[in-house]
Amino acid sequence: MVIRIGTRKSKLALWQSEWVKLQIEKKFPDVRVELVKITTKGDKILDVPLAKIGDKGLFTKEIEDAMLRGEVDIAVHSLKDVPTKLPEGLKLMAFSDREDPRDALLSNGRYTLSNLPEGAVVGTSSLRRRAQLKIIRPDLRIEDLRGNVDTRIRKLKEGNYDAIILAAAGVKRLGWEEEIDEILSPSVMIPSVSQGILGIEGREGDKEVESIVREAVNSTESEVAATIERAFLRTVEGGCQVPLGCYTVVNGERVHVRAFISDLNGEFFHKEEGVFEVKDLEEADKLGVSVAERLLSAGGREILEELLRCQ
Ligand SMILES: NCc1[nH]cc(CCC(=O)O)c1CC(=O)O
Repeated sequence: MVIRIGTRKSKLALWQSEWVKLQIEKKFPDVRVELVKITTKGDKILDVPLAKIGDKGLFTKEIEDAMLRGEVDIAVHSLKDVPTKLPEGLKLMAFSDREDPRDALLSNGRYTLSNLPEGAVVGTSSLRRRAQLKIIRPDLRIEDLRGNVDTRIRKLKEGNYDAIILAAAGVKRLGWEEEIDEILSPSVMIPSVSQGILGIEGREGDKEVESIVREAVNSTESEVAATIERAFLRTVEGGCQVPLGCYTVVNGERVHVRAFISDLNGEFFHKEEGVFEVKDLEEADKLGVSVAERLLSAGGREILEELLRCQ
């Protein structure tokens, strides 16, 4: 049997797909796994800030089309880039162990968040990172930073920024861990929905592939966390345009959830945090919805309306 993985050509995407290939081949020596490289729209538009594009599925659509046409069987995504609504006929089949879910500060060995000089320039295009940085350090100048992980680190080294913020997961996977100057605690910087988790997408009804993929890579803890966090995102449905984060630590049936919604400068910042019990995925989904609803009634709804007006 052959399983074909449709993958973007970026170093991170290839690393992630190779990793899944390895896990499958370790568990199922009779299965051959092939990588098929596909270019997505997100790989072509490199000069526009992501928050301005606002196109969900920017990095996934071409691969999903290939899956639906039967040219590839599965896709390995950074789950945080995967929209909450998948195309008809496709589903998430498995969720990998979570790599470090936190954000990291890189500054060429010079700074941490608290000792960056007054008015320092910090690179990030993420509204979530920007809003949370503004709360701790309102003086910082936040500037756009796009490109894949290697490009962003190169731009830091070229001296364009005093520091940049990246997901620790991508930095570690690509071997840049020594460049990290500070790992930001989730109590200071709530991570993105599903940050650090790989999601394996495939065709609905493709039962044999699904059972192989689940057996090879699925983590129950990641599945619970992703279900809560993605239910939160689906309920808020702010896309890339709204600063929000949701992060869950799973400990058996006890889950610790942190979530926020804010305006662009972090002036109106609404946060929820609590420990809950969830027994199954259905309860996990309900919890994500209820955390989102509480934030929306606590002021999140006004923020959404305000932000959507400015489009
Ligand atoms: N937004 C792009 C993106 N998508 C996935 C990762 C790597 C981390 C992960 O797997 O969650 C990154 C880089 C980053 O945000 O720094």
